[in-house]
Amino acid sequence: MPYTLVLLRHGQSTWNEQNLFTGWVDVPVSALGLAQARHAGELIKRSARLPDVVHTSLLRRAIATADAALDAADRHWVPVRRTWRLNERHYGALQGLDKAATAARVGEAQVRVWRRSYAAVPPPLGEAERAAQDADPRYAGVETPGAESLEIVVRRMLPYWTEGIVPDLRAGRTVLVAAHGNSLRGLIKELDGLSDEEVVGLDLPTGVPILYELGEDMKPLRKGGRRLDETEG
Ligand SMILES: O=C(O)[C@@H](CO)OP(=O)(O)O
Repeated sequence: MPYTLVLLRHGQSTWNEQNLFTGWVDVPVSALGLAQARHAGELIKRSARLPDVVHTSLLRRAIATADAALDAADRHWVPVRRTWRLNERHYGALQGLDKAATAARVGEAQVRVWRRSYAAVPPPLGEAERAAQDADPRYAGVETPGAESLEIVVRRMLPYWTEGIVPDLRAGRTVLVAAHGNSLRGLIKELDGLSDEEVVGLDLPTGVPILYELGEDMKPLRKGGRRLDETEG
């Protein structure tokens, strides 16, 4: 029997809607995002891959998405684990800036590198914002980043994959991971064995569950998994 993993990028957030760099800023889902999350839950229910446990980041757009999706799937009662290690990639000083205005200022190519390359680290957060982030009780005891490349995200996420998520999978649980565009790109890069160049072209839609069946080696039986909205008209 393969192990079952469902990956879910949060539903559209208010800052996705406004086209702002978001990262660790804790913005809510939009009305559309909430509807996407509920629909994701219906797709999960229809697929009969009902989660036994959910893992989320510490950001409300992932938490609200998981809650709404699980509610729609009648799995609102399953155990929950949350970790900063599933947080979105930290966008540093870009957080809060308009993506189109930034591209007009520094060029499309630079923005593309910041957004999608594996190794580029955006300019870091200023000192005041860094201090505010470190004072946030949810990050007590965490050495928080001032900006992250996707490579750094993979490095901080993998220990949680191995020690937090894989044991649930090995115990035979269907696992839902509700997280973010870039943190999930990092996880998919590892699962699918994508090269640093291949991950540049990977973009995840908001609020669409992706089903992965994994073998004993915790590698996908089918590269890329399967989007649960694939069979919809
Ligand atoms: O702003 C962000 O944090 C992310 C996800 O919404 O954006 P991008 O897709 O540009 O990496």
